[in-house]
Amino acid sequence: MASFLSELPSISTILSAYASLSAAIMLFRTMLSDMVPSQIREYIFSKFSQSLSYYFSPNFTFIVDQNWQAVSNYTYRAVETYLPTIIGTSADSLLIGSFSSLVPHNPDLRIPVGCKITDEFQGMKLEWSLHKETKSSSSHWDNGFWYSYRLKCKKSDQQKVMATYLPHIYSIAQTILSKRENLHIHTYNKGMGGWKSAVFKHPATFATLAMDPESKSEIIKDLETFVQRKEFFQRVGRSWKRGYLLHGPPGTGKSSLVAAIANKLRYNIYDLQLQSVRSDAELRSILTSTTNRSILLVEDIDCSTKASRDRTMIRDEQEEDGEDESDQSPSSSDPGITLSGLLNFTDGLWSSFGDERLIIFTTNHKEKLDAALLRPGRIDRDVFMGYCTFAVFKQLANTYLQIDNHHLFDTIKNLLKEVSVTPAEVAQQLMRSDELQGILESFIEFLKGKVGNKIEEEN
Ligand SMILES: Nc1ncnc2c1ncn2[C@@H]1O[C@H](COP(=O)(O)OP(=O)(O)OP(=O)(O)O)[C@@H](O)[C@H]1O
Repeated sequence: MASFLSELPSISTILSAYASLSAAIMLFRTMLSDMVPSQIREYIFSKFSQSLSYYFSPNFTFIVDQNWQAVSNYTYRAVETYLPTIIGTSADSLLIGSFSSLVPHNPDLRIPVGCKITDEFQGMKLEWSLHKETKSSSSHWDNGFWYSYRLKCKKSDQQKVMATYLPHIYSIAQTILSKRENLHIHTYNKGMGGWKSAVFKHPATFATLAMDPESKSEIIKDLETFVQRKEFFQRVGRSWKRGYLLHGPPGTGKSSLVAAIANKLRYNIYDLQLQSVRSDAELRSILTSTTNRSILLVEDIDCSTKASRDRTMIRDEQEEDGEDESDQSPSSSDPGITLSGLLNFTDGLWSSFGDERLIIFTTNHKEKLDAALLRPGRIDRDVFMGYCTFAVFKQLANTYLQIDNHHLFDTIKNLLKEVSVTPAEVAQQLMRSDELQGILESFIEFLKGKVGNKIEEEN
């Protein structure tokens, strides 16, 4: 015992060691303050405290930002869709809203910023919250802020959340989104800060759309094959998208076909007026802010921009107008999108992100489009919507008058062979009254009037 006590350092030795250590720490702190800039010091301290909190905090946080690498984040969308399904008693406030005036119906639910929602899954306790983050510098098409969801779980559950909870959220969100009640149509408006959305409630379906029966069933088959071919597109190394060109005279049903496709696939529509886009860079930003399972619609592509139009035609027009062909500068009437910008947008690198996307161009003048735009791979399906044939008339008669046959049909069939009448004109005639015989007779008069006009024009 005595020998053990004799081996212990004396009080004076301990005090002098403490004094030396304190002096060394003081010296180190002074050197750190004098020699290391404050930003680096703060960085070191923050890293140090992060490491400490990692080892001592029992929780782990997943952050789900609105965008992922500049593209709309599908995980964010899945969480946004999933959370309203688990709102029970855990929330103390909720956002509710509605697009419809019909009663009764269920309002849409969202969680407000700051609200906490708890969830339980396979024995794990999970806590969600929504945050609004602000950007130091905002670009021209965003609002200077974005949202993120945070998921707090136990650190020991981190792997299990990734392996089982997140797939569970994706699967529930996918089921909800695929039979989503309200479709939306988004219109790009630069002045209003980007895409603006409204509920899309167009009644057109493939049942009400009158067109050549063979083309109609080919389109339906094409769409059904497209949505089922995720693995195929991955295997062959192509992006999961499809390009359609709908062309034909005004009033032949191009917009109605777009609506029928959206209603069938339950895809939202992004309606893009190329005239409002001023540069290729802006086009790229617009494109990357759209979501999967959607239709990007570019109507009247021949009028939208010179970039889409046949270069030989532009040259001829410029020669007639006395313009210099080399002058490709954007003007107030023609935006600054180039043909290569447009092609990149249809099948180049910009188009290769995202899944399940249709790009639909419509035009009344296919002959005005540049051949490069029409090449296979860019346009996968070319759909001509023509004037009303007898087969198309019969479908319209079925929809509007609920008849399959009538003794006046033969007269109508012969007249339709002689004149060009659009399905829109026919639909208008068939809506005029409820009296069947009268409607068909006045429709025949209408067609005869067109035949008379045609003969007059020819003479
Ligand atoms: N093929 C059709 N089947 C059923 N209804 C049609 C068809 N074509 C036109 N209609 C009717 O005419 C209206 C106008 O047609 P729609 O806007 O689809 O034609 P469009 O070809 O897109 O015309 P535009 O080139 O002027 O945009 C539709 O709302 C619909 O009621």
